[in-house]
Amino acid sequence: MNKAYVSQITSARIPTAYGEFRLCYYQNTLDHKEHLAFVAGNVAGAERVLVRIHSECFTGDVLGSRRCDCGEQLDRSLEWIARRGAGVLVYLRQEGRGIGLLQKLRAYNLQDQGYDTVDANLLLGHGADERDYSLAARILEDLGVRSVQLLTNNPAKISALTAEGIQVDSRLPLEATVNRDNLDYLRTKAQRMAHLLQFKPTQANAPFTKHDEPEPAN
Ligand SMILES: Nc1nc2c(ncn2[C@@H]2O[C@H](COP(=O)(O)OP(=O)(O)OP(=O)(O)O)[C@@H](O)[C@H]2O)c(=O)[nH]1
Ligand SMILES: [Zn+2]
Repeated sequence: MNKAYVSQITSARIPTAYGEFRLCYYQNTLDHKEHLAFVAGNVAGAERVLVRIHSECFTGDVLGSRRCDCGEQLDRSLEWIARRGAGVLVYLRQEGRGIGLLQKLRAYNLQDQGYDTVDANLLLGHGADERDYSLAARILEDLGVRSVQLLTNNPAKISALTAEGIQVDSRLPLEATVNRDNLDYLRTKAQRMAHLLQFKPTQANAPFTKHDEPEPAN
């Protein structure tokens, strides 16, 4: 496959509840989607940059759905990056692990009939996870990031980025609240998608466990 290219078209200052970021808008040669980087501080030429590669989840990120952990992971990542004073959240428009919102909603209906998140995708004729991380790698390169501390529970994300030439120095876990609505989803991610989740099913109704903020890079 030909290597994809990205170019930053513009960026703008975005003050948030956590601190100030710049939203960088990218175009690319692979698809027509608006992939974004939300950047705090100076990351050009930096090593061990705190990075979150976040896949779009309209239901979790915007609507606060409790079916998944995305919204909380997004908030926590921004909080930690702002507190560190530098870092990047790459926002990839790969809704529904790449199958799009329409198919994700259909997958949710299948899950309400008893199928898990993997089988629901397969029944709809999709792969379990159709995401691609090449554009995330190109965006990190464009920003001049030299190596990353990656906020994720997903080992496939680490291997994909590494295969794309990004040096991943360490992984920082990003576990969210376990509740009645996301328990089966999180269990499936741990059991069928090899996500590194520490939760115990008996914690189903336990309040959010606050995880330690990552140590500064230096
Ligand atoms: N197809 C499908 N996509 C889902 C479902 N629940 C969440 N998603 C999508 O999954 C993506 C997030 O992926 P996750 O597997 O939750 O997490 P991850 O990004 O692989 O791993 P982390 O870095 O640990 O968050 C987003 O694009 C969501 O829209 C679901 O039940 N079915
Ligand atoms: Zn989600």
